[in-house]
Amino acid sequence: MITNHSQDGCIVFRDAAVARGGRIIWQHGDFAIPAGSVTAIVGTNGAGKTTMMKAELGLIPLAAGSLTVLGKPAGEANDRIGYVPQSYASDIDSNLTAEQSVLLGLTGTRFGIHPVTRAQKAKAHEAMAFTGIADKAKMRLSELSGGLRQRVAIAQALVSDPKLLMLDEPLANLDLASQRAVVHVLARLNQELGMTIQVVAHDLNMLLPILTGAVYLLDGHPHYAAMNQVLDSDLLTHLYGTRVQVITTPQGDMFVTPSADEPEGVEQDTHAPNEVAQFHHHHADASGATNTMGGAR
Ligand SMILES: Nc1ncnc2c1ncn2[C@@H]1O[C@H](COP(=O)(O)OP(=O)(O)OP(=O)(O)O)[C@@H](O)[C@H]1O
Repeated sequence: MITNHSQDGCIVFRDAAVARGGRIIWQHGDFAIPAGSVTAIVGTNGAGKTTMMKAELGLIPLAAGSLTVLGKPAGEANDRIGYVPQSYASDIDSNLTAEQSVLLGLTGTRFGIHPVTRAQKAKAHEAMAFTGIADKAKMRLSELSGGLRQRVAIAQALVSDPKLLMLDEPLANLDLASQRAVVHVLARLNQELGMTIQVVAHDLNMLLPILTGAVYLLDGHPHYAAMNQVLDSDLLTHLYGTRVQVITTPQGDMFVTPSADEPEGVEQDTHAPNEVAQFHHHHADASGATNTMGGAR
């Protein structure tokens, strides 16, 4: 099934729209993201991916429709959501230690002296152990690599035991090994703790083994589809505005790559509106497609 219209989805959009600066960014969002899923939000620069997460957190009001998260109107269940904002990993000036930073996930960002309880400290160490940075607890963020700082950020988001974890570009600017480490942490959170995960991502490849679906922002409309329906060369080509191929290796691993046969510099997307309508139609018919993804699942 492409769209789960039941109310027990973890995140439920009903004809939702958002505007920024008086301009509609996306509209007619009507889908439900299932609990227990790992979902990517994909779309070109400025399509409104970060805006979508902020709307889910109730930080940006809807211009139309409704948005329910964990059974409540957006913004009302934030104490059960862990959020890792964009560019956290580049916050290299911070003098906070990793442990102090993770504790902020429990004590908040209020200034002043906060007595930290033994239980809170234990919780922070549990979260750091989960993301593999327990031995870095006393190091300052400024002394850690971008990959380790990203794992501090995830530990901070985890420390309050969220049901839903949202991460905005968690793999940006990380080297391959660090990307892999972050993906491994996300896989364990989903598989061992049953956490629902949502990730804004430009490059799907590292996440493919753990993704169960994607929200794709196409022509000002958000859609949700299971992963086997998203991994379609024509759809991705339209989505990214450049020709894209989906390659499946004999082992079943999938890769999304720029098409090899296209000369550089002329990779404009030229799909007409009627073709776009076809993608939507096509994907409504594709529910029987086989998911050939390999990897961690
Ligand atoms: N504070 C703001 N006021 C007005 N417009 C804004 C504001 N923030 C973002 N926008 C506009 O909203 C649109 C969506 O922005 P958003 O950051 O959600 O896109 P995105 O898909 O996350 O982009 P990127 O891939 O570049 O991070 C953009 O056109 C942007 O210019």
